[in-house]
Amino acid sequence: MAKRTLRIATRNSALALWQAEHIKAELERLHDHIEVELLGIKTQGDKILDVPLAKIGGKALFVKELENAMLDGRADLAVHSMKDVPMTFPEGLDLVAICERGDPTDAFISNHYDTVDELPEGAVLGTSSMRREAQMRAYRPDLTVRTLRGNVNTRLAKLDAGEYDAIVLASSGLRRLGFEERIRYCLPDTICLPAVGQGALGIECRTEDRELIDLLKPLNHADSSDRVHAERAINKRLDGGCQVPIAAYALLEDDDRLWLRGLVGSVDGQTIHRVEGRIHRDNGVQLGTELAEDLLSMGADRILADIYGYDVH
Ligand SMILES: NCc1[nH]cc(CCC(=O)O)c1CC(=O)O
Repeated sequence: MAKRTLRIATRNSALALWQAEHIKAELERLHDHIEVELLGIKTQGDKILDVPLAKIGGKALFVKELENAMLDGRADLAVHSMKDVPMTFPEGLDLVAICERGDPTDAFISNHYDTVDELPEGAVLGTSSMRREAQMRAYRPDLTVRTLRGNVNTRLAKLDAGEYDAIVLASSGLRRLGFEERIRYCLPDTICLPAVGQGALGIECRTEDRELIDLLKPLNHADSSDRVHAERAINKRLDGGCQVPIAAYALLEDDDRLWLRGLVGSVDGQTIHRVEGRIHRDNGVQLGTELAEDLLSMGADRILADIYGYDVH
């Protein structure tokens, strides 16, 4: 086969670069005839660091400029943290592989306390995620939650500067960047159910690029893909496009059964609507959609309408 150079569009954050380098190495290991280059792109989301994400248009801000680079041919593919991938794709682009999932949990990080339970009354917890805030406040209503933005390094530096007693970050991001030793413990999913797709990488490319789609096929991990697609069905039905207090987590069990749990919480932690169900792994998307309907009829519709400023039908 003719030698082909592939370009990965990537943000310039340490985590995005690690992820792009990881997929570059995988692709070059799998295919002798290809060479992979990275194209660094500064997105709107990287430029505006002082405002909570939800206020400036959510995670789509990080993805749009990468998508434009693929659409106009400057790049061939983009590597995403699945939890940042919007539910819909522009005409001409699609998600073509979900790679083997890493640690899906949220990590508790603190310089003084080993667990959430050890935090003193009224302790200050840093997170800008509505999903983490809702669940942590439901578990510990006395905590004070303060905004925490920036990339992983910045967030750890803010903890070290004494602005917070503890912070919560994705375990996988910390592991990828070599900060594993900062993790005091991984929060159990009974306290903090992960975000849709957390810990998994996904690859997006042009739908017309059949040759590339074939090259990417071996990177798709069937178990991870079935789990993440079921989780995404919940988010999709709930219109969870940008930052939302929605969690969904799927596990595979014996006999190809998929166990899916989901929740929607009010950011103050006063209300958490929880659902779960089991189905054959081939039908995870159907289950996700049904569980999302259940959430809406339990009252999640009101919580989401308050956040979105419109009703989910
Ligand atoms: N929200 C940003 C983001 N997007 C993906 C990860 C970590 C990697 C992953 O979840 O796959 C993080 C950092 C975090 O939430 O702490």
